[in-house]
Amino acid sequence: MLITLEGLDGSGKTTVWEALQDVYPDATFTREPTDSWYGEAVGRSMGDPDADPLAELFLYTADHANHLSETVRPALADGGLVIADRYSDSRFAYQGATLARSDAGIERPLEYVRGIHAAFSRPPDATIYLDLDPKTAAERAGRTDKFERDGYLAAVRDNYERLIDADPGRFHRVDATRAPEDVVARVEEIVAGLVDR
Ligand SMILES: Nc1ncnc2c1ncn2[C@@H]1O[C@H](COP(=O)(O)OP(=O)(O)O)[C@@H](O)[C@H]1O
Ligand SMILES: Cc1cn([C@H]2C[C@H](O)[C@@H](COP(=O)(O)OP(=O)(O)O)O2)c(=O)[nH]c1=O
Repeated sequence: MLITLEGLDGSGKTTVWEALQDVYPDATFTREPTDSWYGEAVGRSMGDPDADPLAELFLYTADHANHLSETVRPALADGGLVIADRYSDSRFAYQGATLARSDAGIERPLEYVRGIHAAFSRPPDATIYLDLDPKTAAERAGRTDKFERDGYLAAVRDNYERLIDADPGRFHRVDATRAPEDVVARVEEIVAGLVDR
């Protein structure tokens, strides 16, 4: 079973992902961007303010393809539980928002990015969405370029909402404004329910 954690920067995904490792020591814990050289290429692009948005999408997508073949598919083939801190929905939400603001000329960016994945990706069985307002998210993530960042994260959040509307059965929304121990407890409850199913 493939369970993914999604949400804005600073929504608490890594906190939850680390807590789950104590509960499911035999599961495969993984994340995107990965620590492969593809992930490093993504990191270089993220650090470049002039990075081409379409090129960046394909770097993230290359990292995803390698993540699938190297980590996710083998673990699933062994019947394992895979828990990923970010996965394809991050691309749909973030690059959907980035492309919408760019002059790449792509009319329906979110749908475009989904379409690229449809041919080869492996959709999650369930996705836990840590729901947080953009302002708190930016503060928690320690973003200094707050005004600009807030606007961007608001667009990303809108995209997550569209993804949830399109596939409500897959998403489990968790209120990420609550205290960390409450968020972790709620996520553990959801994962236990999914694994027992
Ligand atoms: N529920 C929470 N309430 C308040 N602060 C939190 C909560 N969850 C995480 N944090 C803090 O917010 C920051 C970002 O958390 P992190 O788990 O790294 O989020 P993400 O992986 O989604 O970016 C960290 O400093 C973390 O300690
Ligand atoms: C996986 C992925 C991440 N991102 C972005 C989200 C984050 O701003 C950044 C790094 O992700 P991450 O290291 O998970 O950051 P955080 O823990 O703060 O959420 O990369 C994309 O834009 N597209 C993607 O496909």
